[in-house]
Amino acid sequence: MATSESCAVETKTLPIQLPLDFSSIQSVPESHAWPESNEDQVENNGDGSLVLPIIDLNDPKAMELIGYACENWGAFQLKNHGISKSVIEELEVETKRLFDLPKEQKLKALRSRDNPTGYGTFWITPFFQQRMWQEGFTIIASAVQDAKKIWPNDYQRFCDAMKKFEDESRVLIEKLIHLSFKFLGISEEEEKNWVGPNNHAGAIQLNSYPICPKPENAMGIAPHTDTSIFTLLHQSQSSGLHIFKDGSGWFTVPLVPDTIVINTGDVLHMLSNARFKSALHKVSVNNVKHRYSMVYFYRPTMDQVVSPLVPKNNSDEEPRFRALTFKEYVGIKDKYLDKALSIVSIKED
Ligand SMILES: C=C1C[C@]23C[C@@]1(O)CC[C@H]2[C@@]12CCC[C@@](C)(C(=O)O1)[C@H]2[C@@H]3C(=O)O
Ligand SMILES: O=C(O)CCC(=O)C(=O)O
Ligand SMILES: [Fe+2]
Repeated sequence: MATSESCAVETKTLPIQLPLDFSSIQSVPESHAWPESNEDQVENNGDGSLVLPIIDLNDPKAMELIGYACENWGAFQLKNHGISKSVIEELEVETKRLFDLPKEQKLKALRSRDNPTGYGTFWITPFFQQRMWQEGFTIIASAVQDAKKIWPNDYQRFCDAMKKFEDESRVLIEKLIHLSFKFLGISEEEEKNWVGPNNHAGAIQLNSYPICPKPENAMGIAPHTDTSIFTLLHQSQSSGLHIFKDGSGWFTVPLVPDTIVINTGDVLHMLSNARFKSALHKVSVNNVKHRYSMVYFYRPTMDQVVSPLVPKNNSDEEPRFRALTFKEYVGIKDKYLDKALSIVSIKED
């Protein structure tokens, strides 16, 4: 996260913070002002010479295209991904229904330090001095408990929409794991340890980025990498996601109909022995259209041991990360955020 806008502090010392009441806000308060946030927001893809890959999952070369995108970008947009239009539509309706509620109703499901699910600001918020122009809702395992707090008599349709999104996302991500592991030369025997009901934990993150009166001074979400194996993302109503490409800079991910965005996370970076990037990404906001995003994280279970899988097939290559449980890695990320990957890397003499 070595960008000028990054201002991560080392430990999470601040108390839990509430999202702003965006319904009444007329200007960007001091607490949410990022003076230099958009200075390096160069549209590198402006001349069309280099763009984030758009891959068709039905392409006979899908495996190579996905492998190439993961190596060079840590992200791509995917067509013919198999997530039904009706599932995306319901997901959008329910996400908007949630965020359109009055603040007091959303606060009934407020997250806490001990309970990471429900309504609130991003988990990474305390690492930054400035606040982000966002409100979110996190679902782990089931939405029922939190949705019931918000809609005691009308939570089922929200939960059904989330469940369908999770089910279809999981199927897609397991296909992507299959293709990317094959690309890396990881055996099907090994692949079995990373897919299936007992070998993963899913999480959904719904994000709302309200219209901002001075977007050039605000930040939707600060640059970060996800902790996942793969992350699947649908951006709704407006673009705003930017991916950092080493040596080139920030690229805007355009809204392309019928595609979803896939990015690789820290765990796949470690499993691939750093062959695949863990995509650094951020979100900008705008003064025209309220933006939403719906995100599914495919992660290992807490007791799974994460270590590079590639050297097992290639004795010339040294492992670049030490083996550790996912729980230990989450603990390190929780404390050191963007430094977590370098903390678990094996330093060369
Ligand atoms: C399952 C999870 C991944 C996540 C932390 C969390 O427990 C719930 C929210 C996720 C999210 C979404 C926004 C970016 C991110 C870094 C954050 O602050 O919260 C991710 C976390 C992650 O990938 O580690
Ligand atoms: O809203 C987006 O496009 C990205 C959100 C994100 O990075 C996340 O939830 O991890
Ligand atoms: Fe993210």
